[in-house]
Amino acid sequence: MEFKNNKSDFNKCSSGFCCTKIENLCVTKGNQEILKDVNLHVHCGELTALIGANGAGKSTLLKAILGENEYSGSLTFVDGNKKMSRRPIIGYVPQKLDFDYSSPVSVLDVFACTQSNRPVYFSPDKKVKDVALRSLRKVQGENLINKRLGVLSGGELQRVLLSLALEPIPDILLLDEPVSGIDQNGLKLFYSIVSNLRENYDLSIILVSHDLNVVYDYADRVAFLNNKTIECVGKPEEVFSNKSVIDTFGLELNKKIDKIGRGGMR
Ligand SMILES: Nc1ncnc2c1ncn2[C@@H]1O[C@H](COP(=O)(O)OP(=O)(O)OP(=O)(O)O)[C@@H](O)[C@H]1O
Repeated sequence: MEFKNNKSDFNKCSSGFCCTKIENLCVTKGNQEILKDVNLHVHCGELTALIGANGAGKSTLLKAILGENEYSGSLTFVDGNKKMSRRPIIGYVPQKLDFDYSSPVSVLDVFACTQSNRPVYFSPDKKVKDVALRSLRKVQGENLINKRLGVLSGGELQRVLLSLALEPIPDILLLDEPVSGIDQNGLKLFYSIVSNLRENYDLSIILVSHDLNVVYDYADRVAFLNNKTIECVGKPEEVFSNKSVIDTFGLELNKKIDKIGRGGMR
């Protein structure tokens, strides 16, 4: 397990290929310091779950990565193969989308808006439709292309948002509580798709979730945000055994540890 500000791992990317490096990231709002010296490497082909108490700063960190929050420090995508660094291409799936459920806008219309400057009231050209179908196929959602957004189930809508986040394939995919309030089948389908995408496209993924079962089942690594910074990073079973993590999540985590067996599992 890596501990706070441990930089021993900093020049080492997964398999030597690529990763997104967050280094000494700080966010201040007004005169309130919200994040301080956040250091985290998100490796390609890995899902890193970001956990922390309410108000710990998880959304603030995602918004900083998205460029919506001003920050100091650096955010770099390092391609070990090409021996180059640049700003990462970011895909983002929010917790929910606020829109008018009676709107006539279809899934294809949303793709048309994001893929072309042509007004949506003209039929989208074939190229846009091909991109939409290709992207929806990745989330088992080809059948949704002509549906109105307002008639989609919660799980279908989140898969559509995931497909939009995959066009183009990002260097880093941010998932902010992407399936909260969605039934177990929808949740399992969503995360099995995410797991496959991670492998097939060698994606770096950051998942914010309060659901420790999801974190345990799907995360390769867990980063615990506490006291404005990343306090520890490691495999789920390592982080779940950390005293500070147990103090934060208490009973919920103890139940989880009892279920999976104390002292190392998987
Ligand atoms: N615009 C803002 N101005 C001042 N303080 C803010 C602002 N936005 C967020 N904060 C504060 O920053 C802290 C972190 O908030 P944030 O929403 O990032 O936490 P979180 O870990 O995502 O919480 P939750 O799990 O409840 O969603 C909170 O104390 C919040 O009140």
